[in-house]
Amino acid sequence: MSDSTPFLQATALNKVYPGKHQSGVHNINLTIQQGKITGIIGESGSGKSTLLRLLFGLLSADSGEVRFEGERVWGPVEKLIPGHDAMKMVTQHTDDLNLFAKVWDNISVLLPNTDLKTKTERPEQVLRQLNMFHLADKRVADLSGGEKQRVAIARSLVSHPKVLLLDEPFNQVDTTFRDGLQQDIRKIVRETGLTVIIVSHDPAEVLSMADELVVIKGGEILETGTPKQLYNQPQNLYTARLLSNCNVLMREEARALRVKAVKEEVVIYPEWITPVTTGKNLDWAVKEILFKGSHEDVHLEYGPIEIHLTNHEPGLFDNYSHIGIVVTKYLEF
Ligand SMILES: Nc1ncnc2c1ncn2[C@@H]1O[C@H](COP(=O)(O)OP(=O)(O)OP(=O)(O)O)[C@@H](O)[C@H]1O
Repeated sequence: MSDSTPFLQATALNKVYPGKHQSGVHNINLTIQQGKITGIIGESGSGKSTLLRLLFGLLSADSGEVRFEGERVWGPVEKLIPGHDAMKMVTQHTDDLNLFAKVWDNISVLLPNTDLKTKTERPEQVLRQLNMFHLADKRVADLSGGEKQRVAIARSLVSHPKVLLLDEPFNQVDTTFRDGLQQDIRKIVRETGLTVIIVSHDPAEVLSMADELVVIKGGEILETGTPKQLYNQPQNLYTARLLSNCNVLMREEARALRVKAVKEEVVIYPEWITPVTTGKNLDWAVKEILFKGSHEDVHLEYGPIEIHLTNHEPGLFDNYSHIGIVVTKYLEF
């Protein structure tokens, strides 16, 4: 592979499932950067898993191609055993774990008996990387869902893959556990140069984890960028909606918030609206306050217009009171 060869690249990739017109993916052109975490996001049915499976060689494309380090990745139509040797995939299902064996054995079983040094050292290394060496002697059946998911990831990493593909891997895992696992994966990426591709429809997951995001809609790539770029300056309403539980108003409605937009639709993230409790123009009725610990999600009403904002000073005002608002930023589409 020369220096200019793309690491993992999809070119003009098409896949339509038999009998389904709009399904699958269409004309995907994508380059995955080595040593980075790429997040693929999109609404349900947008083609995220299909793309991941095509990149891995679990599916054969109708046309177009995937190349890994310059070599063609073949799908099941061309290759007897689907999947690529240098890649590993983890999904939310941890079915291939042996529940009645110890964590250690679930991992070491994947290493050849011909190299006993590696067989004894590598499982420990991987378990330590994932902060679970203390669980080595436990039976998998006795672990929590999140811990089982860690074992699945440890198994996928034991053979030093170059690419780790994660398909909604944290769905079954609670938030605290998820944050820890995300941090550990980021650390492994930094330390080992592993390339990770993660599919998700959870914005919190991809925004904090990915270096690069790919937004998919209806089987096509809509836009790409860093999480910060796509969050702050999305080129499409679809992207804004995916990444934020945002307020979407028509231009005329936005005037009630003193926003003078030119384009038809206006997007205002809840944190771009500041509540005001003194002065004139306390026009907005507080309909509901949802306490979120560090902040409140406040639902407001002004005539037929409903919005919600993030209040970082819980207790500043009560339900059914009237407040004013200041919009600090908005997007137009
Ligand atoms: N094996 C299959 N046979 C027929 N149609 C399929 C198959 N797998 C996926 N599809 C269809 O292809 C489209 C894309 O599906 P895909 O699973 O890739 O989307 P996704 O974005 O991963 O969705 P989700 O977030 O719900 O998992 C959908 O319309 C889906 O119904």
